[in-house]
Amino acid sequence: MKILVADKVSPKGVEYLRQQPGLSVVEAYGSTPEQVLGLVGDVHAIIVRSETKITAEVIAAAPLLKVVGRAGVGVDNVDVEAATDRGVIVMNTPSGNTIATAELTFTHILCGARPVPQAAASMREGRWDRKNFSGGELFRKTLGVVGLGRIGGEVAKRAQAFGMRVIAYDPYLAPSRAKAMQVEGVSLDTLLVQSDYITVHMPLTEATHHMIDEAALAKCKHGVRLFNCARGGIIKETALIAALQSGQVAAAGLDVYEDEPLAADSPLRSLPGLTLTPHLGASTAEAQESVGIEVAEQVADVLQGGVIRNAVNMPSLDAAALKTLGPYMELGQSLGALVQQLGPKQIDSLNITYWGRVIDLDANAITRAIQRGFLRRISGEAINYVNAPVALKRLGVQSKVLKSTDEVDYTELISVEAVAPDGTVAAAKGTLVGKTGKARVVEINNREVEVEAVGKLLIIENQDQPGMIGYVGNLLGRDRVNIANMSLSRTGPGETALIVINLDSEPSAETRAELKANPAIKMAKFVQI
Ligand SMILES: NC(=O)C1=CN([C@@H]2O[C@H](COP(=O)(O)OP(=O)(O)OC[C@H]3O[C@@H](n4cnc5c(N)ncnc54)[C@H](O)[C@@H]3O)[C@@H](O)[C@H]2O)C=CC1
Ligand SMILES: O=C(O)CCC(=O)C(=O)O
Repeated sequence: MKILVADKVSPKGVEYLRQQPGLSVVEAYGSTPEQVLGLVGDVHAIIVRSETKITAEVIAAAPLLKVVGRAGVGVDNVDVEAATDRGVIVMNTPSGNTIATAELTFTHILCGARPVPQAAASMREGRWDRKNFSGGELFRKTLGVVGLGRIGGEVAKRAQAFGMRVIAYDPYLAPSRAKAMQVEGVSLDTLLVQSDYITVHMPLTEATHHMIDEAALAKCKHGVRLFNCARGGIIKETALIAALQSGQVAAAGLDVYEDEPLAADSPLRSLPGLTLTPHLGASTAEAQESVGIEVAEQVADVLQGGVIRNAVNMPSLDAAALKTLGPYMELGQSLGALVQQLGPKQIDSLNITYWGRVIDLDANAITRAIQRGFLRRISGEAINYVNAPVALKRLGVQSKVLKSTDEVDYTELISVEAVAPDGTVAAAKGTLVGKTGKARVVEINNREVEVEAVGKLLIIENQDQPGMIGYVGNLLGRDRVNIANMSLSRTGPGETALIVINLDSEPSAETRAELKANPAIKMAKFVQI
């Protein structure tokens, strides 16, 4: 399998890939978008840093592509939606450059307090100016951290070491985590009003775009100092320029920009209180080695064994998770395939319920396996754990997932129901039994059964009358189809009964037609799960 390394990553990472049996590497740095399109036709993986754009067009031009690995955090240069649609995993290396970026942020904060870059530039010009470059102290000042994640958290620690009071705004952070970091969680408005220094550390999203704009800056203390080493566009550049010119912002530091690379004639370049770096957050030898090796290992793991770590468009499945979740995912896939073949073609919702031990597991991965099983016969092999949820949504099928604590007869149970617009339901329940965790279907359409949740099944609903089992057995025997296991279920004498048979091979079309033509048989379905 071929891996295109499109941006320069650590040579150690590339070397790791070269040493893996069955993998070959093409290094092509600084390629134009047209050249990238020409290179991806036969690749199974692409590794990028932040320069190369993996657009929908690139993904469409790469029919074998399984995974895009980003040596870094932000995946803004990858069209994740297009990748997800195609079932391509997008993974990043979320922690390898945390310290490097936190340290660069702190360098900016220090340069905001003491104008070191400006003083250094004046020395180069041959001056000895001790009047114009005095600054302030960080000690006892308040630092407002917006986004208290990995990098924000490390910046907070460093600020505390400098004797700063640290407050933070992060709507998704559990209050206990802020408390553990001895950081005061506050509202955005409080942070803006109380901070002497503000630093932002979130991804660029609809909610964070221009979060720090004219209105936000007007709420700040006069002479506030502002820093962005996260993503351009979180701080509105035109608002920052105006605030630096008016003195509302005394100093600022930027590593990232609304448009990168920053235009040579950008007005940002000529503001005296502003220190600029060209997106250098992750540019340390240590961080690059770390993310380069991590991304290489992660991509090789996907190509070689299906182990998925740090995927941004599906749950991570490392070897330990796969060991635990694998049997449930297989059971889920079988149940999904079973209700799809059992039920009406058109459905408007796929309802999944989990009971017992399974509730404590990563149900997201099991849900995707059920959805994949359901879609496989409809959409073929192109459906995988990555694109199953979007493919289902595209069909107009709602996915409902419930975790129930109600008592059931099994220590763990998964139920899948396909509900048609007219209310018709096809339903199956399954569990794992015994020490080895064998997958069993234990209910079909509300009838208790017990059959292996794998292979070929014949499901017959018939009048509960003498001779039916013999009739079915004879018919299959005549067709040379061996019965591996059989389960019977009935609601009561004289009503309908359900016969579910594990078969070793597929019955012929004639046998199936004969079964369907029998007036005592209401339904006869052969399903492959
Ligand atoms: N300058 C550079 O070279 C680098 C930049 N980065 C960027 O730094 C940013 C942070 O990275 P990490 O700390 O690793 O990410 P993270 O995912 O650990 O932390 C992000 C935090 O932002 C919070 N958040 C999300 N939306 C928010 C909102 N609307 N308001 C406030 N908080 C919000 C999240 O709850 C989370 O705690 C990312 O944008 C990443 O791309 C990362 C590495 C290098
Ligand atoms: O690879 C780089 O230098 C950019 C790092 C970055 O911005 C990120 O990891 O989000």
